[in-house]
Amino acid sequence: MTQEPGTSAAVRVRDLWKRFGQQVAVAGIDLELPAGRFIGLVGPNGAGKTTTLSMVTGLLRPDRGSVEVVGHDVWRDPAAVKARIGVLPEGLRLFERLSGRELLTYTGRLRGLPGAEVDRRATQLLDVLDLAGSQHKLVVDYSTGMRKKIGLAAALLHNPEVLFLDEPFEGVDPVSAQTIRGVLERYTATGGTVVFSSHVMELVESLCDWVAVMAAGRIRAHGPLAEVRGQAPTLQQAFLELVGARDRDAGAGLDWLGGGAR
Ligand SMILES: Nc1ncnc2c1ncn2[C@@H]1O[C@H](COP(=O)(O)OP(=O)(O)OP(=O)(O)O)[C@@H](O)[C@H]1O
Repeated sequence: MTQEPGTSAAVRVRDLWKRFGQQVAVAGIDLELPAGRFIGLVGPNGAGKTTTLSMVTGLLRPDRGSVEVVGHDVWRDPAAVKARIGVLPEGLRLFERLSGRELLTYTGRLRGLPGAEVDRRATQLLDVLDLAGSQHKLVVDYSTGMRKKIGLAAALLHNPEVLFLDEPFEGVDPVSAQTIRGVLERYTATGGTVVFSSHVMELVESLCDWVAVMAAGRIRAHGPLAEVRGQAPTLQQAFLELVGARDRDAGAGLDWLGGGAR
């Protein structure tokens, strides 16, 4: 993990499609995500972010198209890809009856790491993520923020080359968000690539140096943050212009709504 940021692709997606019945969730995506960057995949609810990330990480088979992660085809060589990536999926399912520490031990052994190394890494991750005090608590008793943090620890344990995070800050309080952010910044500073999805533009703008904007199953813009933002004052403004929603009046039609008359 020593290459210069942006010199090679961490992810290459070509002509990716996914349909659920009549609903086209992903409508022909071509995308190259540079290595060593903090990358945000942004878009409104239903844009196709989760479906795209699921296909990129080998969790959902595309109808058409190909995905390469660090040079390996996700669907032809899934084991090579899964060894090199960490994933924090949406609706994270964890082994609820294990403690946080046991979950990391189990994950580390599944990843083929020696026991002593798993212990060493788990202790450090629990400490940095502020989970040391709850490491012997069962995961079922963890809060939303704690679940995200233990999920992140499990995704990082084998030191992946690329980390995929679906809405990692959703439902997380500001203190835990800051902790997660610190760990991710450290990971990218040492050459790791983070790809995370979010519909919170301010968050993406403050964290990412590279963004892909998605709407209605398509990529509307992608590139370095400053390039995608262009002349707009914020990414939010640029995004609204890109998806053509800037002049929509959200209150129109709600003539009965107001705190006064019933
Ligand atoms: N398993 C499924 N079955 C049917 N439709 C689905 C399924 N998964 C996703 N969809 C549909 O595909 C579209 C894209 O959904 P997706 O979850 O990928 O969007 P998203 O950008 O992640 O949205 P959000 O920000 O709300 O999580 C939506 O219209 C959704 O209803």
